[in-house]
Amino acid sequence: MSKIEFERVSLRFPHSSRPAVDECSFSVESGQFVVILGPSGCGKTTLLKMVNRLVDPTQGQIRLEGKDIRQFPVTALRQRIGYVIQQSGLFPHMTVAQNISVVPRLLGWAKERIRERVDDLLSLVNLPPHEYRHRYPTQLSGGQQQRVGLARALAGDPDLLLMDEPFGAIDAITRSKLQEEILRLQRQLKKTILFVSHDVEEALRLADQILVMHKGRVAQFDTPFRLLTQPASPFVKELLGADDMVRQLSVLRVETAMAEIPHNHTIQEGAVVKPQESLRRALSVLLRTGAAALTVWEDGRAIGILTLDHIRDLAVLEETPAYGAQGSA
Ligand SMILES: Nc1ncnc2c1ncn2[C@@H]1O[C@H](COP(=O)(O)OP(=O)(O)OP(=O)(O)O)[C@@H](O)[C@H]1O
Repeated sequence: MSKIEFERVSLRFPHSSRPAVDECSFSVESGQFVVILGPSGCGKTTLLKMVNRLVDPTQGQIRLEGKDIRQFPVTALRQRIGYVIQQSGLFPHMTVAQNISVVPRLLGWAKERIRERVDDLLSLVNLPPHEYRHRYPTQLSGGQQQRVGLARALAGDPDLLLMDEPFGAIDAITRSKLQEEILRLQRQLKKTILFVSHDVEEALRLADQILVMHKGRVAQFDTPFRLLTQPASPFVKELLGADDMVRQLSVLRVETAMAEIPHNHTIQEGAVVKPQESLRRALSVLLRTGAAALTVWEDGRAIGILTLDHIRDLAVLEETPAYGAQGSA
């Protein structure tokens, strides 16, 4: 069953000439990392805020695990959903530990359990607990504040995380480190994540699926690879910068382009890549080893293969810019 379903959801703010979100329909499976991507003002934040009912649609229905979200008491709904925003939203008068324990305290956990949880979460986001638990938000860098914001969002162990440009105000180096970490956490914790971004590279790097929005509507909902190889419209193609192949190769992960292992596949020594490595690295391994196919290897077993043809699919687009209806709304 889908984790989250939007069915013809619209929202028109009072006195606006057009809806901020316009007939959006899509569904997100459990454990998926979905990036909502689009230019400023296209409705990304509004769409996200509808999930935890900070705003309500004027039309349509949103379901969580098959149930209309209006049927949940709002506080119960929000306790199931972690929320991370750009300026961390930490309470300035509370220590890091107190900030992280807001939800566990609301849930009535025992003190000892809360203390353990805080320390576990700080370790999870790579902040040594003994060093950070007693600090106040002003005593943290922007990147550290975002880590604490993430720890706080994870505190009640929600299945679903909403992240609104969480790394938007962070310098490029810290940002790419945080991106790596959120991917690691996603693999480890298997949360469903809806992540708003207007940064195409961030979206390509992080997403299992990207929901491209344009003027309140879903322009296309698809995997990064498919968006690049089969953009549904000139808008999508232009937004993704689908012409810049070198850039795409360096941000797309091997797992987004790999294929199933054929029966006759043999593993060639040295011709092995990990699913999270970039296609650019895979290309260099292909060229260096001269292998017909790379084996994609994870947790001690082969999970897929990658050939030059798979990578070449990206290049084909440059010659034949045909717009498919794939996944578009
Ligand atoms: N509370 C509100 N009242 C009236 N209009 C609003 C309100 N919030 C958002 N809007 C309008 O709805 C539209 C979508 O806004 P939203 O913040 O969802 O866009 P966004 O894609 O997240 O933009 P950005 O990337 O700039 O944050 C915009 O035209 C905005 O002006």
